[in-house]
Amino acid sequence: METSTTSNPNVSNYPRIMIGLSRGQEEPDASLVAAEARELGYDFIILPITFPNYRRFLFEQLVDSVDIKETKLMEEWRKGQPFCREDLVVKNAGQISNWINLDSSDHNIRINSEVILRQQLTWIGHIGITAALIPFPSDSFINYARCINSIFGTVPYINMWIKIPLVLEDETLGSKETITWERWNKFRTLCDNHVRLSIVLEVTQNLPEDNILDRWFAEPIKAIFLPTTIFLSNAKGFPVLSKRHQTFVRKLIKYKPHFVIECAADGPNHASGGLSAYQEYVHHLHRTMPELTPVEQFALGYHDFLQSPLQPLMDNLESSTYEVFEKDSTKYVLYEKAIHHALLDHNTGSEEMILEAAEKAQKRVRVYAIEKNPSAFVTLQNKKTEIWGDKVTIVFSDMRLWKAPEKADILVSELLGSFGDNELSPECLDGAQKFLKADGISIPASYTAFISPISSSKLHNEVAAYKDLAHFETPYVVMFQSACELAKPCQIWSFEHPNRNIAVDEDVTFNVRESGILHGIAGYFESILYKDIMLSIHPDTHSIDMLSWFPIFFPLKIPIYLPSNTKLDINFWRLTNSHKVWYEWCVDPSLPLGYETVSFGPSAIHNSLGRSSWIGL
Ligand SMILES: C[S@@+](CC[C@H](N)C(=O)[O-])C[C@H]1O[C@@H](n2cnc3c(N)ncnc32)[C@H](O)[C@@H]1O
Repeated sequence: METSTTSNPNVSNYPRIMIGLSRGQEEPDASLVAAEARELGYDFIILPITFPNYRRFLFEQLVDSVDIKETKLMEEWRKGQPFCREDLVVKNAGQISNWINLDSSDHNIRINSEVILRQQLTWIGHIGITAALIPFPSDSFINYARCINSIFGTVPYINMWIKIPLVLEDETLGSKETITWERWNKFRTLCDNHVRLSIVLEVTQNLPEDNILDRWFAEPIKAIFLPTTIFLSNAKGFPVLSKRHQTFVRKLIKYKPHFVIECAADGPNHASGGLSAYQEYVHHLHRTMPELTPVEQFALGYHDFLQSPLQPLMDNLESSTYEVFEKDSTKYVLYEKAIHHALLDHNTGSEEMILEAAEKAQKRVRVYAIEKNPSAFVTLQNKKTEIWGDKVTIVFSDMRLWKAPEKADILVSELLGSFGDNELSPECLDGAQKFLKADGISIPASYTAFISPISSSKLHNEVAAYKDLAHFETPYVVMFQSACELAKPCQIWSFEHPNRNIAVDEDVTFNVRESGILHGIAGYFESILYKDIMLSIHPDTHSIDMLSWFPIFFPLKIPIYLPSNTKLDINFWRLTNSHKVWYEWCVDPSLPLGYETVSFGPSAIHNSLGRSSWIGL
């Protein structure tokens, strides 16, 4: 089993949301505005760093010649020009002036803009504000990206939150719906996916299609801007959001961003409720979130948290891990149902679920419980003494080596991992098969692994933080949250028992409809326990309320940009030698060009020879 086997790192129900206020450029006194915002029920404010008059600096002729790279101005700046106190709105907090133009055709403006940007960000860094709001890139932004990238190197600790509208209302070229994501993607790529570069998403009046909206969930969103202009008025004149906006905002709440109400300097746009009505409405959406399902409740705090898959064969599990397993009644109910039906179907006869199923089926059974973990075997001894008595024979052995006194009609096992076979159920059951009768039944009867391409800059950054190759060639058990599936899962292989038939399709092709960044491969499984009794973590067929398994994630060392309509081949191999099993994987994207599809560069084959990750036999 593959789920949360460590103590929950960050448990909380839908956490309290922080709602801030942003009121444009003309702010006379930051502390007055802050006090007013607090009175209106807001948690924080966003203010420009400087007054509009500071813009004069943009047009100062400080450059002697456009050919001179090392300008006088830059020299001045390096000497450390302080701000004039009167220029600063925020003597203690901020937002970069949106009039700076780092890609202006005017060399002076470009240079001055860079100096202003550095000066503002240095100030923000100095006063300990950890994030600065930076403007959305215009259609040319290479120099802007260079400046931001270099500032990451010179202003330690500063985080940059780039403001991105969901839809560009006045765009004339290309698809309006995808252009802002494409621009963000290019910008962050130029900045080498810097971990201190995040997004402030501005919700617009028009919303893109759902699959385009979903793509944002794979991105590092820190805050959501809700301009007062996108609110409708209800019958009493109070601000409310349209149904589609409500659904999107509710979905966003699960990601715990800060919300910011963006209001024009001349006040609220709605007749009733004043400025506080907007934050009250967002709090209302938060309070009326649908109840968490048991799986969602269980998964709180584990979202996007990387865990190493269990190795129950090679390692001996701890008692706390078994306790986590036992919380999932759904799994045991499904197993009991499968055993019940198998007993009813079978002419003749391990643990509680078998006894209960046998009782229900009114069958006399002889049960052998086999366990190779010496400490878990003590628990079995306790159970035998206190509960089972003669009904169960307990055996301390590896099932692959046990010499059974008689052959069984039904062999029940639970050796499944998030990828189905990754806890070596096939190898163990292969070894145990010798003590199953020729017409015997195996529960589970089969299990199938599925994969899908996924985008998640968050998971990529988590893996990259380890700073070594091995971590990019290791699968992780993880409950996805900041992730977006780029195509629906497809099956790659199935194991059937007792005959151990294997159906393998190591090369699977996906059609990626919308452009996106491929960060890795998600893995799931479905298992047929007996006849129509199925156990699944596949997103489309997930067993209701089952907690035992989170998905598995196979990272890619280098993220790959996939344009829309990419044909993506994913190759997966399950390989083995005398002492271990391991997976290798690679991807090969291509685009249709005329009658052919032309590859634009495969990834490396990951985890060659199981050099970084493997499962011990
Ligand atoms: C995933 S746990 C399931 C435990 C329990 N059946 C349940 O569902 O809560 C798998 C158990 O099988 C044991 N196991 C794994 N491989 C085995 C083998 N080859 N022989 C005997 N026991 C094995 C492990 O020690 C572990 O206790």
